[in-house]
Amino acid sequence: MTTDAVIETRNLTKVYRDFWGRKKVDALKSLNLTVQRGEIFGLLGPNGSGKTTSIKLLLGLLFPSNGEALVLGKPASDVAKNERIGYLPEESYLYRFLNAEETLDFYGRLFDISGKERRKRIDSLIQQVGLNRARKRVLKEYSKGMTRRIGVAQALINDPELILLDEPTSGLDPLGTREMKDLIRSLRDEGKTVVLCSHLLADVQDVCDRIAILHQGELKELGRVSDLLSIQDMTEIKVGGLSDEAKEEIRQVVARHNGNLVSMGHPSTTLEDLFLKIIRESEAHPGRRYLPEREGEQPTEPPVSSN
Ligand SMILES: Nc1ncnc2c1ncn2[C@@H]1O[C@H](COP(=O)(O)OP(=O)(O)OP(=O)(O)O)[C@@H](O)[C@H]1O
Repeated sequence: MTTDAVIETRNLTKVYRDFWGRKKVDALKSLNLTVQRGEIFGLLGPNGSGKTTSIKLLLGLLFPSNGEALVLGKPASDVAKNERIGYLPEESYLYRFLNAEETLDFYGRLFDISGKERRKRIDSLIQQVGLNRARKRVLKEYSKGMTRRIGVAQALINDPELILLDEPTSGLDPLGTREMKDLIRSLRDEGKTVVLCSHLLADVQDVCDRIAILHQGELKELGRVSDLLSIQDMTEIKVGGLSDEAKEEIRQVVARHNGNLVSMGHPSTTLEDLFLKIIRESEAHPGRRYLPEREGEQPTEPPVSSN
């Protein structure tokens, strides 16, 4: 295992077989990849491409048909290493009649964390995942997004070095998604390693340092997000305050150098940023509203009542 590798797989392969030992599915074919300490690594791929199978192999919940995986310097089959790992499964199976505090206390006890330390961690995790107002409510009353949050808190109760998150943002609204992404980044800033699977590509793009793309059990792409997304033969220039004459001059310069002016206009923000801005403004100025006939203009303040 290389010095700072937290996960290293060599020809990791999984074939699911039926009761008679006949091959049913080649779920993972000779996967070779390394995840370094302190990075956020995204495992992407369409449904059935082998993401969950990979995670279960890393946790030692499945045995490989071939190849091997080292996790935190130990063979994946050594389940004792799982004490240093946090895992958020695609669907959390939590006790519906416990509240948030009781749930985290239950899992804290499983890890033999002392009472004092448990209380400290529970308090800080509940704050971190934004469940403070719902800490005494039983989980059966939780929305999908709230259930996801308590699932993440549960995955972090043992203060893990490596965190495996299967669809961490599914079911979260844009505010919750932003908070979850901030939380994932803060885990990396604390030196932890995060591996996440997600279908929500915008979230992955935002938060991951490197990604692997699987398809039908095969690794199809691997690299830094910034490298994979950069378009090498395009040049982007963003300039503020240009006059129409200056823009025209730029067009002429591009033409003189046989360049192909693909677009020149106003860059756009992301839908996520726009959405968050509107919600924050609405919280700051309750009552302001958008009038459809004034499309493109600023929202108006409500009329001031005279009585
Ligand atoms: N217990 C099992 N028995 C037989 N086949 C299985 C089993 N679990 C998964 N598979 C098959 O293995 C392949 C990979 O499944 P896996 O759950 O790893 O995919 P995934 O990428 O996580 O998909 P999704 O995005 O839908 O969660 C699929 O064809 C799936 O049907």
